[in-house]
Amino acid sequence: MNGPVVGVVGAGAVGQVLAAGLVSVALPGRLVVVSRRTEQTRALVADLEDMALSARSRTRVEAGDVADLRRCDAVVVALRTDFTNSAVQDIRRGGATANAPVLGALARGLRGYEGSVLVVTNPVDLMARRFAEVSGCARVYGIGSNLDSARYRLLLAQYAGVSPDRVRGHVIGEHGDRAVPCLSSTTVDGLPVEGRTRAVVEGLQERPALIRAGIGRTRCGPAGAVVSTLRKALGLVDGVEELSVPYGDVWLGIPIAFTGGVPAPCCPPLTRYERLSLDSAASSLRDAYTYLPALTERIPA
Ligand SMILES: NC(=O)c1ccc[n+]([C@@H]2O[C@H](COP(=O)([O-])OP(=O)(O)OC[C@H]3O[C@@H](n4cnc5c(N)ncnc54)[C@H](O)[C@@H]3O)[C@@H](O)[C@H]2O)c1
Repeated sequence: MNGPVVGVVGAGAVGQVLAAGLVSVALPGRLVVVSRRTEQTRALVADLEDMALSARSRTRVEAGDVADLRRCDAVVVALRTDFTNSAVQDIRRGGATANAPVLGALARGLRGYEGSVLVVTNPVDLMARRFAEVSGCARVYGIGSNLDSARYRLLLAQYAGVSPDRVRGHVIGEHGDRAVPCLSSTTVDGLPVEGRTRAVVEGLQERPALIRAGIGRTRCGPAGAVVSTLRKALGLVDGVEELSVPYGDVWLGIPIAFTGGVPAPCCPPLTRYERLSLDSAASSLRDAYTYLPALTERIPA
């Protein structure tokens, strides 16, 4: 079977839309679905097989386990343990305590894995770092700032009444309350947009809540951000994605330029205010990481 082998861990809202997206664009030759509940995994595989046939996708879909992930070129981690998120601020950090032990166990199971790992599980800047530290994998990327950046460019384009292709700009920092829009380097048709962006930044902050209020969970946007990153991490296309990677002693989102699958950071010049905002995000994430449960903590059944 031609094409890369991609594993998706987690068959919930994000995992389902992502898997359907991958089959529909036939990105992987083989798609391995791994989740906690066997009946959910089997059901999703059957549904995707139906889709693959109808859509004439060449992607072969199968259920697997953690051992099967080792044969994948890339693995996407979109698991979420059962917990009630009662956070009203820093909502994405609400799952840190619940998700860290399960993510840590998966990382232990994938120690020494040489493919790319795309972590979607929130809080993504903490979970990507935890996954990388436990697994020792060299190619771990947290998804989130690229979704923020896509939303930012889309809202700016709508505001300016132009196609999103004509907007350049990044959102970096935390995928969460301490996201940093790089206003000073943002352009529409090559011209700066400073001073016209307040409504856009507010719209960016409100967008996840708007989606959750209508359909419960965000799912399509993150799935798109994963597909776009997979193409680059697998070396199928070159380009830039804002991803959570090491930044000093923490992990947070910065632009990464992929050339032939090889990543290189490419942060734009920052104003003093943007630099301070990024440092403040780093400081908050550094603190939050110290509160993650220890690796020895028991995994909830
Ligand atoms: N980074 C982003 O941009 C972004 C965007 C949206 C959602 N998310 C995050 O992605 C994660 C998944 O979200 P969702 O809405 O799909 O959740 P969900 O609850 O709908 O699905 C989670 C899935 O994970 C599975 N799971 C739980 N424990 C597992 C384990 N040990 N091994 C394998 N599978 C396991 C569950 O059975 C379920 O299928 C959440 O942490 C969410 O906050 C991140």
